Amino acid sequence: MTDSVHPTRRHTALPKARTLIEALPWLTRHNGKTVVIKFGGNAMVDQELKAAFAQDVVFLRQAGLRPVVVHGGGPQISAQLTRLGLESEFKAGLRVTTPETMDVVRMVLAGQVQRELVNLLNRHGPLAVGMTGEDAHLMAATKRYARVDGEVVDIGRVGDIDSIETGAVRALLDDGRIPVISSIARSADPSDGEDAAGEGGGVFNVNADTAAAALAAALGAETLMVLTDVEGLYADWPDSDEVISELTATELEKLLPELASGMVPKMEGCLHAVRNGVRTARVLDGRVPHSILLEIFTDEGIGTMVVPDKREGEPTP
Ligand SMILES: Nc1ncnc2c1ncn2[C@@H]1O[C@H](COP(=O)(O)OP(=O)(O)O)[C@@H](O)[C@H]1O
Ligand SMILES: CC(=O)N[C@@H](CCC(=O)OP(=O)(O)O)C(=O)O
Repeated sequence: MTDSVHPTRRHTALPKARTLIEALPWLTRHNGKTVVIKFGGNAMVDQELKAAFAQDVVFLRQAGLRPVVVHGGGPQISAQLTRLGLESEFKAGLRVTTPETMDVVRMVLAGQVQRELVNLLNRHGPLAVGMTGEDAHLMAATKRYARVDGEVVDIGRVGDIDSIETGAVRALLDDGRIPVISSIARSADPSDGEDAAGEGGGVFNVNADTAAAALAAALGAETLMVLTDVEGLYADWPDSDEVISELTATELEKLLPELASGMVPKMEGCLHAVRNGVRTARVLDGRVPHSILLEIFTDEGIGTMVVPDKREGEPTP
């Protein structure tokens, strides 16, 4: 029998097979690798995008990667403060956090935003487990001050990561779970919060970009992905929409003093990550559906990628 008598049947699903096969080199490269994904408050306000985000994260997990989600919730915290008749004040991009504000931050991040993400992920199976940096001593922080016009200002219970104990997160990953982490840390000072009032004491509000970057470094993650509401790092923001597609740690360090508030913790975080063992740190447009899959499984690199300074003879990540 020849092909001309019995031609191969036309399978309409063939393009799908091709698409899957195109992802094979990336699947091989990323198998077993840890990816820390920071999901930002501003990329988190659209229901469809949130559902697509959850699908992407579960896809990574089912494709053999070890995804960890660290989430923000700035807009959601501000909305709740407004409902309670409290003010939102930011200094150098950080929320001024009174003991009263701290209670709201904790309630919104751990009780609302984290719960919603966990439930979205768990539509796909018993995968996600929520925790805050307080759980199992995951994150300890010390008080952080802001610098405004060269002056050091007290912004209350805002913390900077002091140390990370990754044991609980690693155990969850080994068990095939997806940790979903709120950026609240316990105080590194054991006597903190033991005063008479104890209000807001014992815990710190940590910027979620800072927390994600510190965790990526502590886990020795392959990649840090920061999803936000712009295409990436603009070269000349707000005057131009030219996105910097790739830059080295040293190039980023030179740019940092020129950056405006929202981007500062993100790019500082990316720099910290690649200087501490993370292979690539990326800022992605969370408004693009499935931006995570596009970034990991295609060569259509979107957003901005920060890489460590190249050493002689080293291949590009
Ligand atoms: N150079 C820059 N490139 C891109 N965005 C910038 C830049 N400088 C400042 N921004 C601002 O940073 C914002 C992102 O930070 P933020 O609002 O804190 O995001 P998220 O809620 O996702 O954490 C952008 O929407 C933009 O307004
Ligand atoms: C100290 C500080 O500013 N903490 C942030 C924590 C949440 C966060 O970082 O959320 P986004 O990623 O959505 O901005 C805040 O209180 O808004």
